[in-house]
Amino acid sequence: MTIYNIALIGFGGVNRALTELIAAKNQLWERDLGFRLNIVAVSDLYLGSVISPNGLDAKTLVDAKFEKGGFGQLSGGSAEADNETIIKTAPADIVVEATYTNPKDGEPAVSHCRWALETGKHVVTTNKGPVAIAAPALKAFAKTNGVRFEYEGAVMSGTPVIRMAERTLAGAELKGFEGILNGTSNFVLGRMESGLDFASAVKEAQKLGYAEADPTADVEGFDVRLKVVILANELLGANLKPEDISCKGVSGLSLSDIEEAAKANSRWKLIGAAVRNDDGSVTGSVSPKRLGLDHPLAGVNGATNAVSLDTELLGAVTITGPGAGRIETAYALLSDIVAIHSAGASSTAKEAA
Ligand SMILES: NC(=O)C1=CN([C@@H]2O[C@H](COP(=O)(O)OP(=O)(O)OC[C@H]3O[C@@H](n4cnc5c(N)ncnc54)[C@H](O)[C@@H]3O)[C@@H](O)[C@H]2O)C=CC1
Ligand SMILES: N[C@@H](CC=O)C(=O)O
Repeated sequence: MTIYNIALIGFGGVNRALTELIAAKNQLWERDLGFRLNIVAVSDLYLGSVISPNGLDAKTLVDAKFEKGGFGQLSGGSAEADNETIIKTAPADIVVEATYTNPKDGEPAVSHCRWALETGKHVVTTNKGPVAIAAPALKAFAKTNGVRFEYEGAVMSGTPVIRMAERTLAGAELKGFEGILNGTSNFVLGRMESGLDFASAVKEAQKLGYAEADPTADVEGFDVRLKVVILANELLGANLKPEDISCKGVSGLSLSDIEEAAKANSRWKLIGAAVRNDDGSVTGSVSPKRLGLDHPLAGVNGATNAVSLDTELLGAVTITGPGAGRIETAYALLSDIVAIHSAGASSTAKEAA
């Protein structure tokens, strides 16, 4: 049985949910997946940081109601979030990056990932910034250092779109994709269809853990733009940057726009898409579209996402599932660790008797 020591960077909704899963399911994972997870460090801008080489008890971490700087009360803790020291010196096999997504330059998460990879630690992340903005450089660091950079949760939360398209659809010849790639805006549009105003619907999405720290990213389309870049670069071999993608969000849609669409048997959806052009270049876009009720994406509701992959050999293949949510996204991190484990990375982890 393998034990992976992990360091959590960011202790908000997603990494807390992973900690809850560790507390509840480590034994099950040991039996079914062949490994268990041991949290040896945590660093969070608000709570501070802590290193515990023998491991922190996951249930205690979840149950404790830490205040600002609260990790300072723990043995090996500090009220400051010293991410660089934690990432470089904690005895971790895997760094779990779940700080906020910075849609402009991906920092400080890009540096968090780089420090981890440079010091020989695998990285699993749900943070879209480093993946959309610095994936080629981070993959190169990973390769040089013999570790892995995994990010399934960066698009569609725990729903396995990246690995599924890359591995299971290899050879199907992807020509493009279109999808609903933001849980918050889809949830907000649905709540507006029930008559709720825009601001109250956004507040609900925040409470449910779907929204970004700054929900502007969700409703103005910036979050979907990062996801389109990630899918286009990863699956269509493009080399797009966020600024290459035209981007309009849902904040301009009023309750009367929504009602008018309903009267015409249609619904507004925020659609992220990319297509390979005849000259081989790839064009991406993000914008609200009014879809007839018979459109396959029109029935995708709430924080559920869906992406329709247009392939040469199979035609359209649509993947649907949760696009946001704390536990759902923590599952993506687990799936990344399973991928690392399956790739035989257990040589870097402690083998327990
Ligand atoms: N919540 C969701 O449904 C999904 C979230 N994601 C991404 O996962 C990441 C985490 O999401 P949540 O946990 O929901 O966000 P959150 O806002 O609940 O938590 C982020 C945590 O990171 C901490 N933080 C911010 N800057 C930091 C820094 N420089 N150093 C250390 N800690 C820092 C904050 O104090 C906060 O506790 C984000 O990048 C988000 O875009 C991806 C897919 C779905
Ligand atoms: N805020 C995002 C979270 C997942 O990426 C969303 O609502 O989809």
